[in-house]
Amino acid sequence: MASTQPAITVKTLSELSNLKSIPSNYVNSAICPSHSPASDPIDSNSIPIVDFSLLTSTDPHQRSEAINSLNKACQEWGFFMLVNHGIPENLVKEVIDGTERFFNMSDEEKKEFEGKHVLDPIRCGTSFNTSKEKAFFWRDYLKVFVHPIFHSPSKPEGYSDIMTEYCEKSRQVAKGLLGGISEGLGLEECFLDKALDMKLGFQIFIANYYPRCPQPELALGIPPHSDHGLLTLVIQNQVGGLQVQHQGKWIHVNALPNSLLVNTGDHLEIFSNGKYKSNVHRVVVNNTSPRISVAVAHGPSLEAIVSPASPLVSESNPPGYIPMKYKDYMQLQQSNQLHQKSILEQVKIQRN
Ligand SMILES: O=C(O)CCC(=O)C(=O)O
Ligand SMILES: [Fe+2]
Repeated sequence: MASTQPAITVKTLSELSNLKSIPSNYVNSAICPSHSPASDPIDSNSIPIVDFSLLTSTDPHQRSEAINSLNKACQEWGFFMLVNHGIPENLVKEVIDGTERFFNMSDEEKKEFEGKHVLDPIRCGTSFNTSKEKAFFWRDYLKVFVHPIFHSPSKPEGYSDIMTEYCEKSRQVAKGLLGGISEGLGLEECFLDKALDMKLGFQIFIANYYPRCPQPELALGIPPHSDHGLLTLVIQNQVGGLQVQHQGKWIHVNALPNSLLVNTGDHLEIFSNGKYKSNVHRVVVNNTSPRISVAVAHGPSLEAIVSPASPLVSESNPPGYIPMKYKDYMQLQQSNQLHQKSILEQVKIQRN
C-alpha cells in the first residue's frame, strides 16, 4: 500500500521551525552502509575523467585516445566526470540560480506546474511517484520536456531563456559524446545518431531540490536507479550527495570544479547490446545545506523502437533485449516506483 500523499513539498516541510525529526513516511529502511559521504576517498578519486576538448580535437591521435577513455569509462563505470566541455561556468551558475528561484516560489505558485500525467511536458512535485511509494524521498522536482519541442515554466522571470541556452549547449555536448561512443562501439560516428533518430531526440530537464534533512541517515534523496535514456548530464550547486554504484560499492562523487557528471542510461545498455551497463546511482541528503541539481537527460526519439544495434548482434552475440518503443519504456519507468534497474529487467532476454 502506498502512503498517504504528502500535502506539501519537502522543502516546506524542512522549513518548519520545530522540525527535529522526519515524519515516519520519509524513513527509508533499506539504506545500506557506506551511506556516509566520506566512505572511501580513494574510490572517489578513481572515478574516470573524460576531456571533451580532446574528443573534439582535429588531431586524430588525440581524438582516438579520448574515444578510448570514453569507451573505458562507459564499460567499467557507466559514469564519468566531463571536463573542458565548453559550457560556460556562468551559464551553469545561472541555471542553478534560476532553479533555486523556481523552488523558492510558494507551494501555491508551483502548484500551477504540477502536471497530472507522466507525459505532461511540465511537471513538478515531490519524491518520485507518491501514488506508488511506501516511503517518500527527501526531494522536490521539476521535470520539463525541452526537445524536440521546447517547454518551460512561465516563472520565475528569465528562467526560460536560461533553460533554452543551457539545453541547446547540453545537446551539443551529448551529441559529441554519442558520436565518440558510436565509434568506440566500432560503428560509424553517426550510426547511433541515425539509428535512434536523434534529430528528434527526447531531452528532459530535471531540476532537483534536496532540502536540509534533520535525520539524513534515515532518508534518501533519490533511491538507487538507472536513468531511462542514453546519457544524463548533471550539474549541482557546491553540495554533494550523488553516489554511484561501482563493483558493488557506493562511491561518493566529489565533483571536479566546472565538470559535468555523466551517467549512462538504460537505452545505451540496450543499444550497445549490453556492452555498456547503465549506471545505478542514488542521492543521499545532509543536515547542513540544501542541494540543488539539474540533470538533463538525452534519449532517442520517443517514437524510436530501440533494439541492440544490428552490427553488434551476431550468432555468438545474440540480442539481449526485446525491442520497445522509447516512449512506452519512459512511461513505464515514470509510472512505477523507482527501483534499481527494474524496468530494464523487463526487456532483458534471459538466456541460460
Ligand atoms: O541529483 C542528482 O545528482 C541526480 C539526480 C538523478 O539521478 C535523476 O534526476 O535521475
Ligand atoms: Fe538519475
